[in-house]
Amino acid sequence: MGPVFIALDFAEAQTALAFLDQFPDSEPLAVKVGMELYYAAGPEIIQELRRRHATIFLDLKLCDIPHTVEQAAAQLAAQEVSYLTVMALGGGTMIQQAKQGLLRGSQQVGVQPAKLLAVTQLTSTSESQMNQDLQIPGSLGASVTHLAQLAQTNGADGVIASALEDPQIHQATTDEFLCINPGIRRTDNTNDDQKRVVTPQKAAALGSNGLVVGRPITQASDPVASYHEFLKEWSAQHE
Ligand SMILES: O=c1ccn([C@@H]2O[C@H](COP(=O)(O)O)[C@@H](O)[C@H]2O)c(=O)[nH]1
Repeated sequence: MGPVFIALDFAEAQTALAFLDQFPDSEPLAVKVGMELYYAAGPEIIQELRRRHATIFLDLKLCDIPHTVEQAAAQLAAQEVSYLTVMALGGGTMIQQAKQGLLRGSQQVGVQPAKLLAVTQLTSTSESQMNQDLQIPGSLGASVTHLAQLAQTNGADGVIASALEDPQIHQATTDEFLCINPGIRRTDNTNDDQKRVVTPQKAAALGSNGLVVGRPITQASDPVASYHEFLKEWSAQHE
């Protein structure tokens, strides 16, 4: 069964760590650090999360010219995270160089390289937005599948997509290629700005390799209980 990453979308390290303090030390946590927390707290937050033995997903969605992304990935490799994201829309060469940077940087400091995940179409994007705003014609599913194949061909270990697209991604890629899914909501949660939303149980049935959940846990009145509800629904399908 894959991880349920808690998206630590907080404005300060102190708030993120106080949030984590609510969980028992014995609970193995997988956490996602995104732009908000990383830009506020810097690499020190990663060190602190490693000290707490969390599995760390650094979601910086790198997207720039291939050389810049390669150099950035080489720098980030030293932080010894388990997963790192790039935007698939940056193109095949950029993904390939991100992977090279990760491998080079990891080798230089003697750590295990992070798995490289390519974000396909953001889960906050609908098909009509993709067609109109991004001027990408056709179905959203076809675009996601194309980007997943592009990502795999160029060395990514998996993609970020809505779980709705997992069956077609798995069909178009090899068995070990990962589908990690944000846009996860239980039936009583609000969707917020997410458009392609799936419950934990349905995500598992669709072949998800891991979930990302933020606000339904971080903004819940009882975050620990909310996290356990997500875990329960996610694991029920795996039994
Ligand atoms: O397509 C994507 C890519 C990344 N995300 C990130 O996941 C979390 C989801 O948070 P919620 O509060 O559960 O909506 C957030 O950090 C996003 O940056 C995504 O939602 N969709």
